[in-house]
Amino acid sequence: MTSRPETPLLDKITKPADLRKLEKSELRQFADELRQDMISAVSVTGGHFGAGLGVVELTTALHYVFNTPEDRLIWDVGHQAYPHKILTGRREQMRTIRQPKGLSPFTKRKESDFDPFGAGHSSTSISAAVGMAVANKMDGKPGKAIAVIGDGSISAGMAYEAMNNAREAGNRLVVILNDNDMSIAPAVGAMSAYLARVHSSKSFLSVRNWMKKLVDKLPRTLGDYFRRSEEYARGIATGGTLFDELGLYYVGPIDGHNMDHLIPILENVRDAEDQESPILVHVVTEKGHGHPFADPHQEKYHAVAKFDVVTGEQQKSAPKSPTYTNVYAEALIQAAEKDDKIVAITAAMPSGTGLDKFGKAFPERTFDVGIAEQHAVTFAAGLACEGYKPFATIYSTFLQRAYDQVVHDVCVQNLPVRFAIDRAGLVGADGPTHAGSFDITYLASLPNMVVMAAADEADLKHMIATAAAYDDGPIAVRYPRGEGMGVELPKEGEKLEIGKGRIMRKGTKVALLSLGARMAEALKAADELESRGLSTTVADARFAKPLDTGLVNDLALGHDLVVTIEEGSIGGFGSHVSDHLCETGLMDGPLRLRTMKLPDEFQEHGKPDEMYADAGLTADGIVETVLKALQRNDLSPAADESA
Ligand SMILES: Cc1ncc(C[n+]2csc(CCOP(=O)(O)OP(=O)(O)O)c2C)c(N)n1
Ligand SMILES: CC(=O)[C@@H](O)[C@H](O)COP(=O)(O)O
Ligand SMILES: [Mg+2]
Repeated sequence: MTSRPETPLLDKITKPADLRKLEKSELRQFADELRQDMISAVSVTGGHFGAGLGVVELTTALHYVFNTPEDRLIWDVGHQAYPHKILTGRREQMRTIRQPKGLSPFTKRKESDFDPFGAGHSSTSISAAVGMAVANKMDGKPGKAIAVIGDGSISAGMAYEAMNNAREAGNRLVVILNDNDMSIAPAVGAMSAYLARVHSSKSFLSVRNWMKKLVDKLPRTLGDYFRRSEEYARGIATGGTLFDELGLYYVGPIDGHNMDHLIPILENVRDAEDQESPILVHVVTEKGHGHPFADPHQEKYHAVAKFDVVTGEQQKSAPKSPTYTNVYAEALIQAAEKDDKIVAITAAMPSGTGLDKFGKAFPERTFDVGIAEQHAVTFAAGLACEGYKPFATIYSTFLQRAYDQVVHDVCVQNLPVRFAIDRAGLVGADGPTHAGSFDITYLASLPNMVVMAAADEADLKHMIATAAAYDDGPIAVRYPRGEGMGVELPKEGEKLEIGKGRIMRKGTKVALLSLGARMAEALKAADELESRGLSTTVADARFAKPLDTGLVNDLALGHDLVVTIEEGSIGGFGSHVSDHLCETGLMDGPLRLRTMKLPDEFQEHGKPDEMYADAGLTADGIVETVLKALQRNDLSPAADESA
């Protein structure tokens, strides 16, 4: 007779309180089940993969040892929080992650009490944890704040600003440094090298070693007692680290996949009441751990498409046209072949920005500065001071972090830094933290700045050629995530006249003035409007700044209605056009103006097409706006031309 298989432990655990009832000896099995569950969920949805697999044991141990959610557990970035979500009551919803109306790709306060701080951008966890720990201290509450930050994310300046201030939090603050020797790409820079040295110069900390280190901190009499013990005699010497110098009590390195080490050491950290300073626990893990196909050293497992759990094969649909990112890389390589002053900078996103390709062509002229957008921009400014032509290639959303550097270091000094802004507009599954909604608004408001937006991939090539040739000050070109429109690409980009748009088709009644990649929708809308008897001009502004005032005036004078269209927030291109028309008095007459833009709210993650439809930024939405503005809802596609 065969015995019935036992119910998996995971099925009995719906929250961390259930987990804490398990025997320590059961935690290994639990972690294995948790890993399998995460793999199964991501195989259905796709999403961030390697980082979550690497912290399965750590997630289990942290929730087992600490009293979450009263103890605040903060995951930096939040892309590794999939096992945390499964363990904190969201297991049933895991197959909705990153899907419209589904679970968020990152941690989110609204989603769970176990997510005390929302994220998506990196390197915020220690600051938030210091804030929470200090609040607890001031309120006399016992709770701890635990920040889990990766070796990549700890390279950002913000993490050091937080550590510099961490003593305020005392022992209520615990920092877990999750060191897997990878960012999205292989980790770079001196901090990464330092961590590797710490890791290789010390053997993994066992409970016995930990005891020795703790004993050194104890009052003399108590310490002497322990020092005589055999445990102490067998312990290894642990030296000071950079973190000790910064005032965090360093513990580690610890094998982050060994539950027998993790649990007792974290228990000691939790109970180290004599320890007055914050504690930093250095945990060494492997990205993609425990999955047969997720090679920890290959960044392609950072995030994956849906895949077959048996073969590991990912379901990627064949691209119809080249991505904007690839067109950018190709255009920049072409420009750099002719101009040896062109250099390129990425902040930890070489493959995402296409600079991995540029790096292959020009290794000496490519700089990955790590997650350090602020430094990337001022570094570019320094290069520009010395006659180089830096392309600071940064996603729209991450450039937000370097705004003061853009203003103070670049624009005020009018330095010719080129900003290649990838992922401009909505990005879809990564949601509001990653949407590139604001760059037109925040860049076009700056004196000296030139802001271009590509309507399609061919125009992107022209804009890169334009940026390469432009040496009079800062210049930015924005382009969306994903594939281009499928238009024919010129062999080489041509330099555009700064501040000049173009007419795509000519009409007399309605003018659609598009900036950027909604052009295809504007053209479709024009067809539809023509079929309803409304003669429609479509213009491509190309530049948000300087505004092509000649073009705007012509459109205003020659049409009843001007509609601006952009993939950006309020305060952007439409506001500049509106300002101009008001200031010149062109709005004082019968002209009507409508500005189509993203809604003034953070749109939840979803599919970009649906999100643009929700925002009204589709052909249908444009037609609707026009008919409403002209109060001509009576016009049907077959209506009279003379209307
Ligand atoms: C400010 C900012 N810049 C860039 C990114 C893109 N990004 C997301 S995860 C990641 C790598 C983080 O590496 P690490 O902290 O070591 O975590 P791991 O993925 O290795 O677990 C990067 C660069 C980001 N989220 N935020
Ligand atoms: C978590 C994070 O910030 C990145 O992993 C991001 O999700 C990458 O986005 P792309 O897929 O658009 O490169
Ligand atoms: Mg890492």
